[in-house]
Amino acid sequence: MGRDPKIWEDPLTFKPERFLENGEAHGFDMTGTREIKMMPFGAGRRMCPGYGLSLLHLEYYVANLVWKFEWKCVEGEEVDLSEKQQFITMVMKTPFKANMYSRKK
Ligand code: HEM
Repeated sequence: MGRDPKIWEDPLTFKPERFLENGEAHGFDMTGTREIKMMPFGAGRRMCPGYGLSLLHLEYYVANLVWKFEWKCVEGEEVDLSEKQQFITMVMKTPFKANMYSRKK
């Protein structure tokens, strides 16, 4: 469903801006109450009860990593977002290697 071009424009491209205001997925309902476009936490009565807590923590965690550190690709490496299947999960085909620099001067 998350990869269906009938549901998502250009589904395999990494476009987080689609969730911003004026993006195709702005205001999208993750709980599946109004619509189901992807369901990372399941949907319906058995949906993950930890989803609010998880989103809160993920936003806090990612925001702080970007706020506190400058991220640079290791020299000679490139960011490759392609994936491969490993057992039952999808992982990065080429693991992302980055150097983090504290923004504190
Ligand atoms: C990014 C983090 C998480 C993801 C992606 C996730 C995803 C899921 C999914 C897909 C299900 C199955 C829903 C279904 O059967 O329809 C589930 C169930 C469940 N999750 Fe999570 N979850 C996350 C974090 C958490 C956390 C932090 C907690 C607890 C604090 C939690 C507690 C549970 C429980 C208890 C169930 C079983 C619900 C039931 O069967 O009634 N999850 N989760």
